[in-house]
Amino acid sequence: MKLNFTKMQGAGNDYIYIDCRAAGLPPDAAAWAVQLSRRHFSVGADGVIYLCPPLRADGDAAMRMFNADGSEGVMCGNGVRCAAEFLYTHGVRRDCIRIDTPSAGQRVLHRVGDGLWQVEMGRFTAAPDAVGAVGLGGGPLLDVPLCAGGRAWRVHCVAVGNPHCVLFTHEPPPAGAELAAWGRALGHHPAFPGGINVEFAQPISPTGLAVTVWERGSGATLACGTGACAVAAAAVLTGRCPRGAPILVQLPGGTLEVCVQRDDTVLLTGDAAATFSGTVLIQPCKAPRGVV
Ligand SMILES: N[C@H](CCC[C@H](N)C(=O)O)C(=O)O
Repeated sequence: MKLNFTKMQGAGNDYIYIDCRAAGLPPDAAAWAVQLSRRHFSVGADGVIYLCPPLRADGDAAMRMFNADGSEGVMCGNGVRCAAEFLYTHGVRRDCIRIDTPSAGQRVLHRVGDGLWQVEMGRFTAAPDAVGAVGLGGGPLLDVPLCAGGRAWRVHCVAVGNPHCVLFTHEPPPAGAELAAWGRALGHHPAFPGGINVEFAQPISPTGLAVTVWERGSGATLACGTGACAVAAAAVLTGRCPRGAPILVQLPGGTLEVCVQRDDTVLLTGDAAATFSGTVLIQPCKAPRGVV
């Protein structure tokens, strides 16, 4: 069968967007994500985002995001901005757009420039499945000692919808094979039975961080919106960056602005752009993809 899609990116985090506002989520949503995300063999992307009918009376649409391996993410900071940009150009031409998610609630987005969106990402919390570590007052788990990939680390576990494991480095954050190896070792660590997204962050100024990302379900990506929020929250909680001021998170695919507010809610601002649209043939699913 043939499927219409739009490819979009936010800070280089690229997803395939499928408009299911009329028909609802297709039953093969996860299998399609595996097939369509495969670079060189199909459209290629970090995952697929389905735009579904809203879940709340005041919602403009709902969003379901699937990683490249078919696992479903709770939230997507870059994807939700692209979803708003998609809706803005497909029938919801308003500067304030509300997008529902099944388990992270409703996100409110404001159009603050041409292709530029600010999202209210909600409150950060403790990453839910860091086993054996105790959060401060139920909040994020800071300075957790962890051995992975033959090295001892101190990690900060913060959830912004999705769980993140943040590591601060003095050197430029790892890239290439090093990022893949350490990301995989930490992301699949037994302390995180549900898997975790991994961010390496180097403070480069009082309000600037250079960050690389390894995402559960997709591997190394050029950016991660919830990851940028988690890094900023960890930086504020450990005294590396100020609260209530814009923090610039420089990722391989672009820069995101994050503000950690007094009440622990986080604002995320960044680009969102369509790169191409097309029609793709869905093949009957055969070969499963390897674990990333
Ligand atoms: N890239 C996304 C997050 C994907 C989340 C996913 N990798 C997971 O937690 O399963 C972002 O911009 O927030």
